[in-house]
Amino acid sequence: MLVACSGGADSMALASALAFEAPRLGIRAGGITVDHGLQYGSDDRAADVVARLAALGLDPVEAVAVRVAAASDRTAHGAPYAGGARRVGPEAAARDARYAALDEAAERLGAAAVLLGHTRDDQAETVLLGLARGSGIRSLSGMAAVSGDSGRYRRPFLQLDRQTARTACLAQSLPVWDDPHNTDPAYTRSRLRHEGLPALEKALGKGVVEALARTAQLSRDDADALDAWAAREEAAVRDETGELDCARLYALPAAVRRRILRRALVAAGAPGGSLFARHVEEVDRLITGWRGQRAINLPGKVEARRQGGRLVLRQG
Ligand SMILES: Nc1ncnc2c1ncn2[C@@H]1O[C@H](COP(=O)(O)OP(=O)(O)OP(=O)(O)O)[C@@H](O)[C@H]1O
Repeated sequence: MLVACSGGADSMALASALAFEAPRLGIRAGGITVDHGLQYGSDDRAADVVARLAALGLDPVEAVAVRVAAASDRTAHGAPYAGGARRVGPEAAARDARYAALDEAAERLGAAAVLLGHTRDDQAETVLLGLARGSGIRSLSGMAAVSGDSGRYRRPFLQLDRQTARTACLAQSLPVWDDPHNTDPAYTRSRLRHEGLPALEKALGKGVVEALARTAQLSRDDADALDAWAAREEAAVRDETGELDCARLYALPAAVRRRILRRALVAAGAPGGSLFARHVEEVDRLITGWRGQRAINLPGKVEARRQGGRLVLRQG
């Protein structure tokens, strides 16, 4: 088992918990820190984190250097920018590079799981970011406790508050490194952490972080149920030629219908990361508000049009 450690309080507390538990559970435990190379001296800091992880008794311990794609060649899918696709910000580019490096390390070292130090506070922030996107309950469901290929990524601190992780480090005299990005108001998440959530707590009371984290779990359960419903209906709304039948789609609840439409658009070639709720809603109006609209152009050069009671999706 590997712990992914930035050197921050959350993942240092996690590293120390793993180092404590692993020998008792009879599992081999190591640590990885990723050097994004975005700040001067980041290599020295990574070496420092490696030394701290080794001092906890973790083995193997590695620093992995990555190259974060420049703004001009980033897209939402990590593919070279070729026009049309959504460009991503620096936070997302660093995250993509980090997960690629963690995947590679897990494969190379034969790790069964990679532990991440996300806390309940991170979860609350993720829910608020999803809420502000306005794209439905899937984006309110935050981070899963288990995710990635074959459940590789685990977040054992998802129910724990950030302050407890910090207190654990203090109690064990573990030195921690505070990422300056976490307090840089240029970053959306940082503004949310330092301005948005404190303002919400002031207005709504202290329990708001816990309530947002609970919202994540409830939304995840609801979203999973609706996804399963949509998957079951998928075959039934297609005619004998495999095209989507508008009357059958119309009869379904909107939440189920929009899920089917989204999946069909992605299957037709629209990149998931560029397909927003408003795109799906526009296609949905071909079903629910039909008044002879023209074909709709969508990301990935996908075209949706209604023809003879069928919804025809084609990539041009
Ligand atoms: N540079 C890194 N190298 C290895 N793992 C990382 C790195 N950055 C983040 N992680 C992993 O991803 C988790 C979430 O990181 P994020 O930066 O979102 O949160 P954070 O609040 O800064 O966490 P931390 O206090 O542990 O740095 C971390 O707890 C850690 O497990």
